[in-house]
Amino acid sequence: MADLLKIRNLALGYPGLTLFRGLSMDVTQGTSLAVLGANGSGKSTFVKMLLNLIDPLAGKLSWPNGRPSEVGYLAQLTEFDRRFPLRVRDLVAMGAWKGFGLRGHLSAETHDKITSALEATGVLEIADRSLHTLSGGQLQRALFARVIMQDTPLILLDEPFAAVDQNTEAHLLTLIDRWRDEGRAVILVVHDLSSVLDRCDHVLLLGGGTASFGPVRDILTPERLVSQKYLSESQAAWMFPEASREAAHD
Ligand SMILES: Nc1ncnc2c1ncn2[C@@H]1O[C@H](COP(=O)(O)OP(=O)(O)OP(=O)(O)O)[C@@H](O)[C@H]1O
Repeated sequence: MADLLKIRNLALGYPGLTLFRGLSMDVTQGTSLAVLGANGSGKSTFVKMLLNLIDPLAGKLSWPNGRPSEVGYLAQLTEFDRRFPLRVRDLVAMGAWKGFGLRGHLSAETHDKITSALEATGVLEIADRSLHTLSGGQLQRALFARVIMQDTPLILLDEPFAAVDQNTEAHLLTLIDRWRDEGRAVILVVHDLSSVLDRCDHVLLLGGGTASFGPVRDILTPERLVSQKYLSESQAAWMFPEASREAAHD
């Protein structure tokens, strides 16, 4: 699979605040990347850069196939105002603005795609409900359906499982697998050391003034999680008891 995005020698931050420097990594089609870090480590800043909302302090981003005209983006659920007077079906249709005709009409093909997206995310039966009547999990499913309609090569999900139950998480993870199989690149911001990380190909760990990128098992070592201020020494000893026993033997 080809590289969608190449990042070289990146420094990210704000005037007077460098979050990290020296990050080089590739985002490849058909892979998933988790972005993990403690509060304030720069996860949202990294997302904003990918959305072209802020510039890097230094370094270069290059898009070998051209910058996608649109990025499939799912903001944190808490940022979504569900009082907006919309039905589930309308929210999902908003992802298909490219399929709107000159007079704002949807083609029959786009209608079919909306139905498939509602079905794939498990919200077809509640397609005519207003957003304000939905649970957090139902709303997140509808927002995933909107991302399906956006049909983009790069998908950015900001803490997609923060407010959903285990069943919904398991269902939505199968959609992420599907996007990966379709050759899209999926980037997920995650807050916890959860099993979601096992489903990702790579992780970008931010914190302690550093950014580490690589395969999940290589990066998420107790030593690195401590040095990058994600865990304290005692949290790491509790979460990785075997590693701390081995260290005591050495
Ligand atoms: N516009 C801004 N100007 C200056 N500093 C900022 C700005 N936005 C964020 N910051 C600072 O940059 C740092 C990283 O913020 P960011 O929101 O990217 O972290 P995060 O990892 O997403 O945190 P959280 O997990 O709490 O959402 C923080 O110290 C924050 O205060």
